[in-house]
Amino acid sequence: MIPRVLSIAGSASQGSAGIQADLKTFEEHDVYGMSAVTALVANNSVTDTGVFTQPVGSVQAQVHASMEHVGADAMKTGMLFTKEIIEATAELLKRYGQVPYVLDPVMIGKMGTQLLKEEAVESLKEELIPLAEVITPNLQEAGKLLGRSAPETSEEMERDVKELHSFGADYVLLKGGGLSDYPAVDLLFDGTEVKEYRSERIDTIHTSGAGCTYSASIAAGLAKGLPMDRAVEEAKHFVTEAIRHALSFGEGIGSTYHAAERIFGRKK
Ligand SMILES: Nc1ncnc2c1ncn2[C@@H]1O[C@H](COP(=O)(O)OP(=O)(O)O)[C@@H](O)[C@H]1O
Ligand SMILES: Cc1ncc(COP(=O)(O)OP(=O)(O)O)c(N)n1
Repeated sequence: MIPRVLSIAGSASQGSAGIQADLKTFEEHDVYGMSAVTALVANNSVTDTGVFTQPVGSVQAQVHASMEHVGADAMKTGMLFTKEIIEATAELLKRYGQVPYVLDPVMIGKMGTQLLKEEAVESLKEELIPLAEVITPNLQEAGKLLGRSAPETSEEMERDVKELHSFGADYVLLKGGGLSDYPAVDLLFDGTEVKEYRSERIDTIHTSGAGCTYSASIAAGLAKGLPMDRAVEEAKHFVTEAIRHALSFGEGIGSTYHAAERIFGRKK
């Protein structure tokens, strides 16, 4: 049977991030994608013009509909926005989530829009992170979760990836995309060993959706039965090509190109 992945996340109307990035990425990995939309974000390459939250009952109904009729081999969460949606998601994961769960702790988009309410950060830490196979914070999100400023060096990244592991996820993948003076290096920690995933830094501002694309690719790999280190390795190639061939729509931050690896292949 084709592997199935459910994403519980926000819709990003521009098509680069959120549910749109997830479903495009799932399709590129030959897995069957399903969605439960938590909020609708009206956005373009310059600004987000509105955030419209779904009621908790809507999120629950969407998840029940997919899980009771299709089922899933992996799950992923992205923008959850409110404490109430986080609490409901934790219940849904306990009921249906006996499969790898990838938690992208989406907090603030590259346009500066709040995608997780301030008062919901503690619920994310206490109720969802312990259920996750892997969490995929960027630098700012790592700082926020740890209650201090974002890591600014590779040494601080290594310190933070280890501390984040104590929150209860099996793996922490700390993304170093924000360290612009370094190559694009991400650190995966399993509680014992820190593994590094490295690519060259591509000279572009068009990275909208990179984080969502990366975590969706990891979820697809896990749904196919890959072990974590291989799922991350494959996803790192996938997101690197998506950034290399990013689409500079509009006048601001353009979109990662989810089909890039299929169309252009991997740069040797
Ligand atoms: N300019 C870049 N060149 C190559 N890889 C990048 C670049 N910017 C980010 N990445 C990579 O893209 C992935 C997503 O990271 P990041 O942009 O930090 O996440 P987010 O979108 O959540 O802020 C990571 O693998 C990161 O290393
Ligand atoms: C609806 C929605 N969800 C998540 C994000 C964040 O996406 P991410 O890939 O982490 O980064 P940017 O898209 O902000 O570059 C989002 N923007 N919208």
